[in-house]
Amino acid sequence: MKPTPELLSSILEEVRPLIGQGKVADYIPALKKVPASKLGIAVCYNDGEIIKAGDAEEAFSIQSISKVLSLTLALQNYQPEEIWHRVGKEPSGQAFNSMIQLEMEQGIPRNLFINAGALVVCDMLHSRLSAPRQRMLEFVRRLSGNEHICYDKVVASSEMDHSDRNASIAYLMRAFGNFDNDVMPVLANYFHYCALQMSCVDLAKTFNYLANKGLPLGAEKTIVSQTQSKQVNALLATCGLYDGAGEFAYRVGMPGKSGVGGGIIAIVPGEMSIAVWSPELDPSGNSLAGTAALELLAERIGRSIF
Ligand SMILES: NC(=O)CC[C@H](N)C(=O)O
Repeated sequence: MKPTPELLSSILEEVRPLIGQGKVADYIPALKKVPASKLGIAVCYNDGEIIKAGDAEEAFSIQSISKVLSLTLALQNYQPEEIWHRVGKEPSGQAFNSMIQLEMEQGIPRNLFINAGALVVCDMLHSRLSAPRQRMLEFVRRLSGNEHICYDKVVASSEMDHSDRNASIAYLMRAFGNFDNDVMPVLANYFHYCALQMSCVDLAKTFNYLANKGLPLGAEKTIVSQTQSKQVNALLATCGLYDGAGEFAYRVGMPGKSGVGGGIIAIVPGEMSIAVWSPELDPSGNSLAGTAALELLAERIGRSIF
């Protein structure tokens, strides 16, 4: 069954009472100012049809959802083996900003979607792209069809001011020989990527290539191969929700990626990309009401990759 705007609205109303049970991220001071009452959802079909409800057009900080975009840029600029000898493909079972495994596993992050893994990817982009920030901006503007997407400079500099943990992760990897560039400029790029301001509609459109074998909305050429698109979805399904990946697979049953801004993207391969937003997070750092909305949607439209 195809979701209607009425179905999406009724799902949002069903999950709205959950607001109050989670916690808006406050370790990035600029994020804690976002009203917890925001709630939005957008679905983008592979033919470009958009169905949306709630605050679906309001831009928010995409945070770790950007890790999928930086991976996609890396796949375009590196051979797969160059990436996979620096970062793993296994779920971490640890918090997204944990350092414990990194020390035990000689500076090789478990996967690309925890902070350590994304920092390695940003290090690689820094080595090979002349203007990594500008390239990312052009890339998301093209994928979303929205020329107005920008970095939120306040969020980026707020994170830079509170970057001790991410800087420590990067320096630890550098000590193990798994970080080539100076830490600070790479961190600054990473924080800018996290500070991209996008709406649910922008996100659903942007990530439609993962539902359509690597082909972005309205494009004639793929940006990753069909095989790579399948591989990214596999990594999202196993690692995209940090130590909540198993719970998300169980409840929602779709490849997904969350960010501490409260956004989650989810993919139904061959059919549609979905984005939800609700700023309060569960203890794993995933949107609490957003996950519940995706769970209800998956159930109502009868979709799951399992
Ligand atoms: N899970 C997230 O969204 C974390 C991203 C955040 N910018 C950080 O590095 O801590």
